Amino acid sequence: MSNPFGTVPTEAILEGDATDAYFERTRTTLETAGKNPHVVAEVTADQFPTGEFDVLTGVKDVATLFEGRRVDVDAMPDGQLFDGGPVLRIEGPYLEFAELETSLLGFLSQPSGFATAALEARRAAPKSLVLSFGARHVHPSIAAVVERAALLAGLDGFSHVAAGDVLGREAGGTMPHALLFCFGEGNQPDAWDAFDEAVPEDVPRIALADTFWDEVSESLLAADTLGDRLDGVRIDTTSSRRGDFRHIIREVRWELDAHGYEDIDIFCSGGIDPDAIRTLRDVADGFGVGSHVTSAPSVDFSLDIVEIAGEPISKRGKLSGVKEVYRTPDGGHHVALANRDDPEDGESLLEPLVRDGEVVREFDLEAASERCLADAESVGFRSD
Ligand SMILES: O=P(O)(O)OC[C@H]1C[C@H](OP(=O)(O)OP(=O)(O)O)[C@H](O)[C@@H]1O
Repeated sequence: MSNPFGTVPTEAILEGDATDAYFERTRTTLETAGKNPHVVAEVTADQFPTGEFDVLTGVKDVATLFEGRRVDVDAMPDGQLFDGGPVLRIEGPYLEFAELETSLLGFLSQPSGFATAALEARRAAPKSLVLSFGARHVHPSIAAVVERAALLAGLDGFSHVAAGDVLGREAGGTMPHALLFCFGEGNQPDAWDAFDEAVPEDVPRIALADTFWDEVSESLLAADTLGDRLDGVRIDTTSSRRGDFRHIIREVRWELDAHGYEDIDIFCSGGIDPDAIRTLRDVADGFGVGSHVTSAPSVDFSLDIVEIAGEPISKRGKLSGVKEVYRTPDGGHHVALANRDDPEDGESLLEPLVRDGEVVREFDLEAASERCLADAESVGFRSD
């Protein structure tokens, strides 16, 4: 079978078949009526700046989607924080891109939600190790989308191997409870020893220390077992036993130190969200974040025609006319009609992405991540 998991193939996305049926009917109708007006359409989440910022990502996929279409596209850079006004603008004959609307919005909405949630985790503990562990919560075909969004938002790494192949980055992690089960209760030291024997030297030795017994008992046993070969312990206490998780982690830290294991780090996972990170960041050294990122709401983007044949147009509730989003000298954002040449307007955030079907932008994930983190700082993104 060419498509055993029944996912929408790449060809369908590129050819415009990954679309809502009514766009095909719109094409049929407009072609029959001999209409194909020159339009400007804008992708927007909020019409006016809200002061609540999200992270834009997915721009590279949109560029790929529009390559070869006789339109011009401008967009904010990948990793840009935004809180209102258009993040992307398309100009050209409407039927050049009508069916692409569905995929265009999908490429931006869900990944931008992932990246925004990952940035919340990043900003909760800027100095801690924070890894993306949520691939198990999404359809495997989009695991690389999750992990890329996590890296864009400044997370330090991720767990999904195939995503790493796509992104050109090594996946990482610790060890699953399944490994401890396979050695059995009472044989945790054998499991940790076997792991240390078997895996490559460059893999951190982080022993999962919460499977059968108390977190303190297993952490000390792991330290006694591996000694200076142990880099850290992972505490993933199941919710039914979690109680005062901060106290548990402080106790583990206390007892490791009391027994001479000051250099052994403590890594927390399991339902970890930004609030948990803020609560634990002074007693734990690193975090694995999963469902906080993968269950993030998609950013509710819509595509609206705002000009037809040079005349402003909009539906009720939306703003007509071609707009720009400017970063004002105070770091805020300002939405205004484009081409006003008002010196008050500041720096325009939408830049050329596609010109007459040719992609005119390079994409660099590191640079996008630096932009994202710098923007987060300048707008005070959800800092505690
Ligand atoms: O989605 P989150 O709740 O933030 O957590 C994702 C973490 C927690 C989970 O632990 P388990 O479910 O115990 O799985 P395992 O036994 O494989 O560690 C697994 O280790 C993932 O990496």
